[in-house]
Parts: sequence; structure tokens; C-alpha cells
Amino acid sequence: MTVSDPFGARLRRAMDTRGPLCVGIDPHASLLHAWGLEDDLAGLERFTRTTVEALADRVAVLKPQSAFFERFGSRGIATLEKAVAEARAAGALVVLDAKRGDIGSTMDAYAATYLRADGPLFCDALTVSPYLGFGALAPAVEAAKVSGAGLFVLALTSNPEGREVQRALREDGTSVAAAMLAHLAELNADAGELGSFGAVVGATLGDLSSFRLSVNGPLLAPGIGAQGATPADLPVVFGEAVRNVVPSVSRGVLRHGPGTTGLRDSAARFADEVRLAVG
Ligand SMILES: O=C(O)c1cc(=O)[nH]c(=O)n1[C@@H]1O[C@H](COP(=O)(O)O)[C@@H](O)[C@H]1O
Repeated sequence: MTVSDPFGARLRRAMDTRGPLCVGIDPHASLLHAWGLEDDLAGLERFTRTTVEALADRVAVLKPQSAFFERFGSRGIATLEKAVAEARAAGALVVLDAKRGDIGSTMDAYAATYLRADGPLFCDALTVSPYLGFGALAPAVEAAKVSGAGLFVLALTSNPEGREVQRALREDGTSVAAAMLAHLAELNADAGELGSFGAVVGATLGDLSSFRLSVNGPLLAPGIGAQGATPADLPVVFGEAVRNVVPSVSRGVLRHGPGTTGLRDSAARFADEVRLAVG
């Protein structure tokens, strides 16, 4: 698999043509049941295929959550591989949400899986955790630079528990999250309009003007829908950085299945609300 441009450039084009919305593919057992499916491999396959067919030709980004595929073992991973390929073929960028993060030598193996062009789960971008130290992500950064993939680094997560780690103060008085954002700004310094190294910043967090969110990279903003945030919150949370925000919704859209029309209409409503809020 090859890609022509860096992730940031491809994402900006997709945001301009399709709007910035990301829809997560999170096959919860409760959603499978609500769709009239069994919580088994056949249910997973049907759920995933329907979601990709409904949305991959219209939203900028699809974000499969690896955990919900891993729970079915190797056949669940095979379903994920197929979904990644089909979604990309239909024109969506795929951000794989696996939140990988480990010591550098292990990170290199994750990079081989997700971020090298010949990897079995090569995707447009991967979510990664910097909490073994930002520098430990170096093999992923290097692989992404070579293949044209991107990363979304957890900075300020949407869940309330994230605070104790991410807002902790370092020896120099700056917060851990601010340091992660500064690392990203450095990585994107030479990029054109939008760099390939983004941050995850929850849409649930209220005013974040005390953080420098302008890292010249995309800001993945989960938390809209089931976690209580709305598109109207985006300008308040992100301020001037809002034009680089990729708002992400999983259950808020997926609960409108199993029909493709319900999924499409729901995604279109969120997209309209985002347009209204962000301009
Ligand atoms: O990296 C993520 O996408 C992520 C980061 C974060 O801070 N909070 C967060 O909810 N997520 C993911 O985004 C999705 C949110 O799903 P919903 O709450 O159903 O929209 C889940 O797959 C989470 O794992």
C-alpha cells in the first residue's frame, strides 16, 4: 500500500471536501443487540460492513476502535483488516484507534504493524499514548514520516480520569499535557498547512485556552454524543484552533443503525451542526 502525500495534507483535503467529521466504528455488544445482531463474529462482520458501506464514501474519517475487534480474537482482527482496506478504498481516511504506547523497541513492532506501508494493518493514522515518554514514540514517528501516515497522540483525553496524569505539573511548572502539545508543535514545525502529528483533545473538557492547542497539526476531538459534548461546544473548547479540529462521534451515530439511511442521516446532522458551530 502506498500513499502519495503526508497524512496532514490528505486530511486537510478531506476536511475541505467532505467536512471534518470523524465517525468511530465501535461495535459494542449493546449496539450489536440493538441492531438485532448476535454478539458474535457474524454480528461483528455485519455491523462493520454496514457502517463502512453507509459512511466511507462521505465522511472524512472513519475511526475503528481496535478493542471491539480484538475481543473476537484473530477473526475479529481479520474483520478489522478488511474494514480498514474497504474504508480506504471508498475514500475515507482511516484513523485506527488502538492507543499504542510502549518502550521504543516495542514501539517499533507496533510501527511495523500499523505505520509501515507493508504492515498488515497499515492505516492513515494511529492513536498513540505518550505516557511512557514522548521520546518512546520515536519509532512510530519515523515510520509515519516514511510512509506518509499520521499519529494522534493522547494529550487531554475526554474522560475525567485523565486529568490526574495529563494536568500534573512537571518540574519546570508546565503540565504534562502542555509538554505533549509542545512536542507535537515541534514535530509539525516544518510541515505545510497541516502537519501529520496530531493530538487527541476531548470535546468534553470546556475552555482550554490555558493550553497552546495550535500545534500546526490536527486535533482529534472525541466525546461528542454519548459522552455529552455537542458540536456547539467546539469553539468554546478549541478557540482559534477550531479549524484544525476533527470532531469524533461513535455511539451517537451508530445507535441510528442498522439501516444505512439512519446512519447517513445521523452523520449528516452532526456534520451540519459542526458546520454551523465552526463555520
Ligand atoms: O482516542 C480516542 O479516540 C479517544 C480518546 C479520548 O480521549 N476519549 C475517547 O472517547 N476516545 C475514543 O473515542 C470513542 C468514543 O466513543 P463514543 O463515546 O461512543 O462517541 C471511543 O472509541 C473511545 O475509545
